[in-house]
Amino acid sequence: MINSPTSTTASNVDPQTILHAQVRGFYYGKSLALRNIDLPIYKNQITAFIGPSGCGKSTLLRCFNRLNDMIPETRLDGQILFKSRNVYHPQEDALLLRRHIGMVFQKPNPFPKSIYDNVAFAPRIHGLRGDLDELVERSLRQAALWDEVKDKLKQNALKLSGGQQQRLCIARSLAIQPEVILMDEPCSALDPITASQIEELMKQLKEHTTIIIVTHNMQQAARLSQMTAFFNLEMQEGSTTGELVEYDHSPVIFQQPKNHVTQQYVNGYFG
Ligand SMILES: Nc1ncnc2c1ncn2[C@@H]1O[C@H](COP(=O)(O)OP(=O)(O)OP(=O)(O)O)[C@@H](O)[C@H]1O
Repeated sequence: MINSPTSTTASNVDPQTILHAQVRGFYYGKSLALRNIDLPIYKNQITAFIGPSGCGKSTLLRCFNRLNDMIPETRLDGQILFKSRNVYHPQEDALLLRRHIGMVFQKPNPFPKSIYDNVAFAPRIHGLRGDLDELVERSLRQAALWDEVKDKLKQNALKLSGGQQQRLCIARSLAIQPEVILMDEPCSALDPITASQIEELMKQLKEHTTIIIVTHNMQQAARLSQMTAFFNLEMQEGSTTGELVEYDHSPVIFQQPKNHVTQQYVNGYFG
């Protein structure tokens, strides 16, 4: 465990820790984007990451399934444990890891293929056996999209509305039955009605999936999540670095945070 004065690990939880970020530093080139993070993520809960722009929420999110590997000259000093295994160990397979830890982005990014082929894409790549039709239907049902698309599965996914595309992307990530889904502002490009559909969906998914969501919407974080991590920017040798300020049950963070900066942020008095 990293002994960090700025990290506050939640107490009074019956934790089944599925992921654990133990990050001394995360670098883009020479620039230190994150430091001193000690953050366990609990199974079958929704954990929200909140904090001002640039404090490293998305960076940390991308550490969990090593998506930062795609960005040149990035470096993690520390470890990310997934079910007690360090996913950054040189012998760990990042592609296999992403089968267990999926990702949904802010902007829906369906492939320019049919609805069916979007959902079937990852199972085919991973050589999953079984009835593909049944898997596609189940994934689309779980993503609350089946009824709207069941008669046009061969239609190009790019013809769907933004909200439908986002649910398709969720169905696509569900098709390989990930244990964790990372969501980077999944509702911010959607209208309020569609956003609330996605929120409902997340509540259902939590029954069998662990979700981490980055959001700038405090009401959404408070409504949805069981745990919330608040990050902030600290000045460090003339540049800013993201740090974990407070991590606790969401009602504590939103109603009685221990740190006055958290209080200012969640109440909108933050400049
Ligand atoms: N691909 C990249 N290359 C270099 N620096 C990056 C890259 N992505 C992010 N950064 C830097 O890392 C820091 C953290 O960025 P990050 O996007 O993780 O923050 P964030 O809290 O998610 O911000 P936002 O809420 O605006 O999305 C910022 O200083 C940012 O400029």
